[in-house]
Amino acid sequence: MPPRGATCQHCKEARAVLSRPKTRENVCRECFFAAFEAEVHATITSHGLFKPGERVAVAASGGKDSTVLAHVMTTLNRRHNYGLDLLLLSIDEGISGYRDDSLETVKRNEAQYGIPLTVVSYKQLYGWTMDEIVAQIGNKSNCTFCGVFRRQALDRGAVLVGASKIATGHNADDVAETVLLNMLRGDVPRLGRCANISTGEDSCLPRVKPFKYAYEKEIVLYAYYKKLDYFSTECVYAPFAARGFARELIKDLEAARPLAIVDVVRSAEDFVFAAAAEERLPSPRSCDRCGYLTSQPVCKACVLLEGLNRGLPRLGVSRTRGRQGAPVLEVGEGEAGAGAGAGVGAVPRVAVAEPRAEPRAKEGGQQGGLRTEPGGAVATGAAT
Ligand SMILES: Nc1ncnc2c1ncn2[C@@H]1O[C@H](COP(=O)(O)OP(=O)(O)OP(=O)(O)O)[C@@H](O)[C@H]1O
Repeated sequence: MPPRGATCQHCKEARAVLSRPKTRENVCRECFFAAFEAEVHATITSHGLFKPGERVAVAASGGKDSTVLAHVMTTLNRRHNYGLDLLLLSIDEGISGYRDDSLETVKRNEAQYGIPLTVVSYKQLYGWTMDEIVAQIGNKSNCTFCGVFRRQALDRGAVLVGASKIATGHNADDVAETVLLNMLRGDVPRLGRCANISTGEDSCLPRVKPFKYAYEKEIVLYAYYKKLDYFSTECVYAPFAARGFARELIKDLEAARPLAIVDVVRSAEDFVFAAAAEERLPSPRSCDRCGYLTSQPVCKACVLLEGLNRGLPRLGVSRTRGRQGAPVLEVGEGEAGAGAGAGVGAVPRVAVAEPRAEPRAKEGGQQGGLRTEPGGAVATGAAT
C-alpha cells in the first residue's frame, strides 16, 4: 500500500491507491489500468503476436488470468484496431465443484465481453471426465492426464471453431516457474524454449502468451479494481500437484526483489544453447492413432487413454526423460511430461468419443476416445 495521502507517481494529481507489485510505484487506479494495458499492448506489438483479420481463441478457464486476458484483449482490440476476431474457448475437464462453477463464470463473460464461447469437454473428446479418471487412478499423477488432455483439447477446440491462434493467460510467474523447474530438472532443450512467447509456429495452431511479462499480483489487482467477474477457487485436485515448490521459490524471490520474476524470464530468453542440446529434441511427427502432432509414434494423450481404457492407468504416466534422465515440463503442460503433442500439425478429424471399454478389458480392446481420420476438416459434434 502507498503511504497515506501519497499522490500518484504517474499523473501527479490523483491519490495513489496501490503500489505496483512489479515496480513498487505508487499509482492511482486509472494510471494503473493504463500502464498495465500499455505494457500488454507493447508485448503484443513488439513480438508481432497477432495479424489483422486473425481469428483468435482466448483460452478461458474462468480464472483470474484468462478472465483478465479476455477483458484486456477485447479492450486493446477495440482501442488499437487490431482487427482480430476474438472468441472464448473453454475446456470442461469434468471436475465437479470446480470447473462446472468456473464455466458458469465464462458463460457470463461471454455476455459481458460480447465474444462467443465454445466449450469442449474431455468427456466428448476422450470418453472420460477428470472425476472419473481420478476415481480410477487416485490423486497421484492426475495432473499428468489433465495437462496432456487439456493441451490437445484446446487445439482440437480451436480447430473446431476455425481459430488460427490460441491466446492463453500464462503470466510471468508461470513462465519463471517453468524456467526454474526445467533448470532444476536439467532439461536443457526445454529450458531453451519454455520462455518462448509463441509456440507451435510450425504447426497450424500457434499459441501465444500476451501476459508473458505481466505479474500475477498485478493481474489480480487489475481484476479486483476493474471488478471483473472471475472464479477464484483452486482446482480440487491441485493440492496434489507437484509444481508448488517452484511457485514458492518464485514468490520468495519476488518478495526479496520484485524484478526477480521478469529477470528469470529474460535470463531464459538469453540462454544460448549448444547445438547438441537442440538436437536432443525429437522431430515432430503425426501420431499414428489420432494424427496429432507429437514427438513419438503414438502421442501421449493416446497412450494415457489406452492405459485408462485397458484398466492400466499408469501405463503412460512414467515420465519421458529429459537430459540425464530428468523428467521434463513445459509451460501449459501442467504436471505433464513431454511427449504430449506440441500442437496440431496435420489436423485430424475428431469425432465424439466412442463408448469406452470397461476397466481391465482384455488387452488390445477398444481404445475409444479420439477417433480420427487422416487429413480433412474436423467433424462436427465434438463441441457444444
Ligand atoms: N479449462 C480450461 N479451458 C480453457 N483454457 C484453460 C483451461 N485451463 C487453463 N486454461 C488456459 O491456460 C492458462 C493457464 O492455466 P493454469 O491452469 O495455469 O491456470 P491459472 O494460472 O490459474 O490461469 P487462470 O487464472 O486463467 O485459470 C489459463 O490462463 C488459460 O488461458
